[in-house]
Amino acid sequence: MTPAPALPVAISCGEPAGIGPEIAAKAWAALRGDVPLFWIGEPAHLPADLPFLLIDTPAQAAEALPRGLPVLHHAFAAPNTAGVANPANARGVIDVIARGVDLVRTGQAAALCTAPIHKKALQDGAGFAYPGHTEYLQALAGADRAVMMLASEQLRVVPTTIHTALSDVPRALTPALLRDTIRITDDGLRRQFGIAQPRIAVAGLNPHAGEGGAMGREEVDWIAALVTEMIAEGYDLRGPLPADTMFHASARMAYDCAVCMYHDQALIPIKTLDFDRGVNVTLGLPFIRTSPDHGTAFDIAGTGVANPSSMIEAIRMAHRMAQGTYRT
Ligand SMILES: NC(=O)C1=CN([C@@H]2O[C@H](COP(=O)(O)OP(=O)(O)OC[C@H]3O[C@@H](n4cnc5c(N)ncnc54)[C@H](O)[C@@H]3O)[C@@H](O)[C@H]2O)C=CC1
Ligand SMILES: NCC(=O)COP(=O)(O)O
Repeated sequence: MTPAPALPVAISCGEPAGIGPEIAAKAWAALRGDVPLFWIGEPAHLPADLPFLLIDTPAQAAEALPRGLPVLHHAFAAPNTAGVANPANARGVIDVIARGVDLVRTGQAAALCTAPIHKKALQDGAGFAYPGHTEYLQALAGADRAVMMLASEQLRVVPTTIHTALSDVPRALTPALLRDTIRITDDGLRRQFGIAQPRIAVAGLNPHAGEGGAMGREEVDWIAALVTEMIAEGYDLRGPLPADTMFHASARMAYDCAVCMYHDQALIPIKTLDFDRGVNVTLGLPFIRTSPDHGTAFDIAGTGVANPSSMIEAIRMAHRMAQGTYRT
């Protein structure tokens, strides 16, 4: 019997004034022989020389794929200018993400890969109440907690607080939040990354992980105790570790993922090591979602120079996770 064709990966268009349409077009050219996919958005936003085919349903994507980017049309309210977000298009950007989620949850697509959004443009243009996809997808899924992971061949990182202003981090960082983050990370490493016994490093919050209380008290007051408690429950943890010395090459050999305390503590090391190939994957959702690690890059939008590697990795990872064949 011929096996059923793999479901396609849905790609949300992201901010049309950014590089999202261009990297989706380049990803199609690179992946059309390997990965079933389709794009949701307004075809007028795609590069002018790109062959595309309008489809009515994701089931038509496989047939269209060799000839052009399969496009599920989503109408946008206003014209698009590269590099300048149009507030009138913010609603369309948000609705495309929700449409992609719906297609995955109704079994029409295998996974969602999101092109970058401009958070401020969505806030200003449509009162978007979420600081990023992660929090929006958590709400759409009705999940208790979604966790952001950035993954590359060299490193995986998770920020415990995500899009939180630095001055709010100490208040937002609680034992319950860190416990949940470690639990969801451990589960995601097992189920989505195929790691049987995940080793997780937990970063400290303060310089030198607090230096025994001399440079901050969170580590001695509760982070170390939580790590010890969770080790006793069977988690393979180490920490709290000083963040400045846990990312060099030999230190990285000791763990499968670093759980960090805030956004930049986690994202600076991975974007420095692997900006072109890092993938953002959301853990804790009832469906698969990946994204490139970079943003909308307004400064180069419309120039044709955007590097599609991170987008390609993100689509490939989503496809392999959906097939159950993603192994690190
Ligand atoms: N998943 C998402 O939706 C993400 C959205 N963002 C959003 O993107 C917007 C812009 O953020 P920035 O901090 O400026 O970061 P950015 O990643 O958009 O740009 C930073 C620098 O990297 C360059 N760059 C980024 N991607 C590139 C690519 N594929 N090829 C070549 N050069 C590339 C840009 O030209 C720029 O010089 C913000 O609104 C931010 O919140 C940022 C990260 C992820
Ligand atoms: N810096 C990563 C980032 O902002 C991506 O956030 P999200 O939109 O994936 O939640």
